[in-house]
Amino acid sequence: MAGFRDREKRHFPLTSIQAVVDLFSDQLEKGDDVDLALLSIVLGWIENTLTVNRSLPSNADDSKTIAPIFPVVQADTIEALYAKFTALVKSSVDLSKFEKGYATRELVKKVSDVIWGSLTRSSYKDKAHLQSLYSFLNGNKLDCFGVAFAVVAACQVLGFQDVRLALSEDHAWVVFGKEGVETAEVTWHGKGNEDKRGQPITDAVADKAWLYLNGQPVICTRQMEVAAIVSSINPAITPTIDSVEMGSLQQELLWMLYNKGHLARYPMAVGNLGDLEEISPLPDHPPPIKFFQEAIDVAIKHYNNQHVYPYTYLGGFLYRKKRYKEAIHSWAEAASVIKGYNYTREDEEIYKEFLEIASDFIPNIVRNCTKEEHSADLLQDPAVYADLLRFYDGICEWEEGSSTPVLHVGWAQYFTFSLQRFDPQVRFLLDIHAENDEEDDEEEAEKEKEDGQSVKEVPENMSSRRSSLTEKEVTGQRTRHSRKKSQADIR
Ligand SMILES: FC(F)c1nnc(N2CCN(c3ncnc4sc(CC(F)(F)F)cc34)CC2)s1
Repeated sequence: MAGFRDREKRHFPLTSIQAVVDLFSDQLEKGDDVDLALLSIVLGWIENTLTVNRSLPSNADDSKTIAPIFPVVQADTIEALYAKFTALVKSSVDLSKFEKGYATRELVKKVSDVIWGSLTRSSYKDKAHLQSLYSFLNGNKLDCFGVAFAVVAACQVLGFQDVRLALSEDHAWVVFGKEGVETAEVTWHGKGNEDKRGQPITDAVADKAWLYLNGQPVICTRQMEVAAIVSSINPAITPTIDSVEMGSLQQELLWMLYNKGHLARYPMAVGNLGDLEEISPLPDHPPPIKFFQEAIDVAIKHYNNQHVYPYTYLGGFLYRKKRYKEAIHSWAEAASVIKGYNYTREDEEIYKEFLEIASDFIPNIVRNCTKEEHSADLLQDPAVYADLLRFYDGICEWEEGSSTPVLHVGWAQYFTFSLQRFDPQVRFLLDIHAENDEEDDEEEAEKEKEDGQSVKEVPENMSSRRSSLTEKEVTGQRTRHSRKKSQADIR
């Protein structure tokens, strides 16, 4: 059962990273009864202590690094916050109005309203460290992930074990009901979009929509909900300085969850662990690339290969390691996933991902590859040229059939800049294929004429849209600051 009882209390005071890992490990053994509110409050309190308003100690002698400090977590601090959360939830929802057993849409909406109604009005949405129940209880602030998680934790407090967190690569909602197939929006998404709280995510909404992963979101078990709050840890003290203690806590917790098999259907969490292993490899741990490849395997095996981030995690890693040919191959794979989607205005995050690859990473590669031994012949390699064409073609296909244009003239400049750098010999190989194809086409045209079939029409909307972007829009998109690939993404 839930609650701050002896089983929980005996871990306190928490005086080290290992003590926190032990608390989480013991909680995970409770199965569905793992106490989401308790764990989120503990993580939020530690993160707040280690990253928010952490003025460097006056005695900090910059010739030595500051000795790591782990803040002691006292039982009564956590217990008071926990009691505040359970009291708020239980006093705001009159359970007599709801059937015992499975949650209903009305119940889920009511709980979402209680969380929503407690938030401050001030616009803070894209700040850091607003993902935990500590932030909710101590500052009445939550980001969009935090609201969805708080709804699930509140439903657990009310005894509705069927309400579970559903996660895409840039949004969160809940599933509930006897079969766990009912869905409901419980939070907002992005900027300037009306929230759709209480509404179901229908097939019409989810089909070919990246925001809902085309019906292939991560549906969390209780243990995966713990993995989600661990993934949402943000060790950043400033945009350029991370708390070493917070980063190691996140890495140890993810590693423990990984070893218990709780990341087996959670590609992004596996990718997060890969990132942390790259930053500080732990002894006897596999190399980072293994995690990125595993995330791809999980997405292929369990999510019909509809997730993009596993390929951009791997591409980013290979790029940092100057394994440029393999990086371009991963990005071509990412584009092959996104081409099956229709672009909408709510897909900003993945748009920025592809724009950074096309405008920054690939141009840097074609400029500098000759200086790297792995990639000295990159510009003579037809396989790389083919991957590059596949990358650009995937983005073009992504735009086709979409309500909103993806490409602007800047993209064409990035494409041509990169393609022109390749050796004519490589491009000549394409001519050979083209000639062969041409002969085939001529035969086909002859056949069509006999059959009287019409020739394929170019969709009219393709031409008109391109000119619609003003110079401002083009330069606006081009000056986007590259997003720091921190945990802020999940925030
Ligand atoms: F493109 C790769 F290089 C990436 N590097 N970091 C990436 N992040 C960092 C972590 N991250 C995540 N990691 C675990 N779980 C989740 S659930 C979610 C969507 C939302 F926040 F719930 F709305 C995001 C996310 C978002 C994607 S992708």
